[in-house]
Amino acid sequence: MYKIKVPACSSNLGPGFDTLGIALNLYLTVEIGEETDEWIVEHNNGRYIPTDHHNYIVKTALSVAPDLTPHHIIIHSDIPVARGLGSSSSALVAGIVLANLINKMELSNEEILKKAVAIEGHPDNVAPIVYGGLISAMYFHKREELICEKLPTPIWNALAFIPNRKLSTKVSRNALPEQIPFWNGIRTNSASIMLITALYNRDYRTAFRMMEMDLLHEPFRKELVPELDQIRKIAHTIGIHGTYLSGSGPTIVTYGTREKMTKLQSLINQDESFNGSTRILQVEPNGYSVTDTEEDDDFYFIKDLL
Ligand SMILES: Nc1ncnc2c1ncn2[C@@H]1O[C@H](COP(=O)(O)OP(=O)(O)O)[C@@H](O)[C@H]1O
Ligand SMILES: N[C@@H](CCOP(=O)(O)O)C(=O)O
Repeated sequence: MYKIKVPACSSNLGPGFDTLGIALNLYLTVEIGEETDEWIVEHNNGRYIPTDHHNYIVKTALSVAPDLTPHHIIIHSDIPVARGLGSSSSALVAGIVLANLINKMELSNEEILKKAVAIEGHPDNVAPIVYGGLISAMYFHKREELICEKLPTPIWNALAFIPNRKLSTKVSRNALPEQIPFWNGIRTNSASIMLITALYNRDYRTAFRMMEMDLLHEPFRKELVPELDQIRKIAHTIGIHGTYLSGSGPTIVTYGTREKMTKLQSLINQDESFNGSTRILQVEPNGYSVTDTEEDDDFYFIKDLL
C-alpha cells in the first residue's frame, strides 16, 4: 500500500504575487487502498468535500489518466480548506501523483508540475509542493513553458493566524483590479527584486521588510482580510516585520525566530477581537513524497532536483 504525503504552501510572500511560494509543515496524505468498483474516498475534511469520484483529488487523477481503476483511498489533511495555505494545490498534486502511481506513468517531477500548473493556473503554490522549500516560478500559458528556480531554504519559524472563515481563491482574485497605477507597479517591482536579493544574501531583516511592501494585491484584498493590518501593527510594536497575506488569504503569515513568533502568538491569542487560531510552523524543505507502507520505508523520496 502506498502513501502520498504532500506539504502545504504559502504563496506570494508580499510582493512575489503569483511567483513566490514556500512549503510549510502541514500535510495532506493519501493512502491508496484496494481496487474497488467505484471510487471510495474517506477523509477528515468535513461534509462538503465529496467522498466519491467527484472528490477533487480523484477528479484530478482521472483528468490525468481517464482509464484509472477505482480505488479505496483514505485522505487525511491538516491543511485548512480555503484559507490561503494551498489546500487545493496540495490536493491537485496528490491527484496527479495518485494517477502516476496507480497507472505507473513514470511522470517526472517537471511533468507533474507542468500538469499541475496547467490545471491550477499559477505556479507559485504548486512548485513548492512538488519541490519543497522556497521557490520562484513563472508559467507562460501560450507556449506551456515553465521556469522554476529554488532559493536557499530559510530556516524560519512562521506564525500563521488562520481565521475561522473561508475565503475562496476565486472570490479573493475577483477583488483585484484590472489595472494599477504605474508607480505602484514600480514600487512592487523594486520590493520583489530587493526581496529576492536579500533572501540570497540571507539578509532576512531586509527580506522581512520587503514582504510588507506589496502594492499589487494586498491593498485590494485587505477589505476581505482586515486582520492583515491589525497583525502587522501588533507585530511592529514588538519589532517584528515579515507579515503578509498567505496566498489569497485569509491566513496571515509572519516569519521570525521561534521566540519572536511565540511572543506574537500570545499577543494575538490575548486579543479577543481576533476570530481564528494561531499555529507556529516551520519551512518544509522537501516536496511531496511517496512511501510503501508495507515496507515501511521510503522508496521514492523527492529531493531538491532543481
Ligand atoms: N483534501 C481535499 N480533498 C478534496 N478537495 C479539496 C481538498 N482540499 C481542498 N480541496 C478543494 O479545494 C477548494 C479550496 O480551494 P481554494 O479556494 O483555492 O483554497 P486554498 O487556498 O485552501 O487552496 C475546496 O473547496 C475543495 O474543492
Ligand atoms: N498567487 C495566488 C495564490 C493562491 O493561493 P491559495 O493558497 O489561496 O489558493 C493568489 O494570490 O491568488
